[in-house]
Amino acid sequence: MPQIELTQLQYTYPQQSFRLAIHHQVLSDSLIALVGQNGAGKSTIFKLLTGLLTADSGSIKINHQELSDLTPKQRLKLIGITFQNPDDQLFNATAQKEVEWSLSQVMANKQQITLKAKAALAKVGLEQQAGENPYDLSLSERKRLTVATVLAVDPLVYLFDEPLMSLDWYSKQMMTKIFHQLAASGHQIITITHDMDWAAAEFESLSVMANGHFKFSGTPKAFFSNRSLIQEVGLLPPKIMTIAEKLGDSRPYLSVEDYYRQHSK
Ligand SMILES: Nc1ncnc2c1ncn2[C@@H]1O[C@H](COP(=O)(O)OP(=O)(O)OP(=O)(O)O)[C@@H](O)[C@H]1O
Repeated sequence: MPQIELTQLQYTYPQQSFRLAIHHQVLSDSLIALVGQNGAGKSTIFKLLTGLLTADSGSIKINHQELSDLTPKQRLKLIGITFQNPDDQLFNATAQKEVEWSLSQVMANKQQITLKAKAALAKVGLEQQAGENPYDLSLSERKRLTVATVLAVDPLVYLFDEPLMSLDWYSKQMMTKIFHQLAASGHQIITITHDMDWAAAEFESLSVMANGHFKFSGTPKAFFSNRSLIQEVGLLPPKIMTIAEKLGDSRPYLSVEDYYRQHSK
């Protein structure tokens, strides 16, 4: 399983008061939800991991390899990202070309690129839209297209920034299934999300950020059992916990299924 190690990592945006400061943090679970209030520093971590930003100081290692020592190609094979807004990353004339462009950054064989791009589009249910301009696709389809661009390259670590935002129910189910499949096949998936219901129900672990620091890393059960920490970092528990609490039951529940399981024993 991939392991990311952040040590004495510091970053400050020019002329901004926000400061990211991480003493030592290891991310080693396969399915991690990165959560925290707006401005906590989640996207900044992603930008540092992908090399879009360079840390002021400190180290980022994946599987004991210093990221800054890698070539851009090595880095792309190791770590892939989709942005919150698909329009920030799509620029090719067709969906097929968009995925092929990503592949061309890491491989040269044109025939293989075409085949891999087709397969990745099929994985996200866009095989029929391969010839369409990304801007003629719905927002939900454009989000899925960005996922196809990373699936095609198949890095060891996948970073998804708000992957469910603006997705319809069908696409949400599809994404969740894809994430579980990736995790089961030895990849690491780190997902920024504000959807606590989804984070609690579907993720192996939560990494919680506040004010540029990591405040918690562990299982959703452990985090949602800690009411004072939930309040301190300004997050809401899953809705099922709020309902249970209103009924006088303050135990942590991660999903409706979890509630049902515990009450049908
Ligand atoms: N390019 C930038 N220039 C200056 N300041 C920035 C820039 N990008 C982010 N910031 C600031 O850095 C802080 C952390 O931002 P970041 O985007 O990492 O937070 P986040 O946890 O991802 O928030 P959100 O959930 O809203 O996406 C915020 O105060 C933000 O305003």
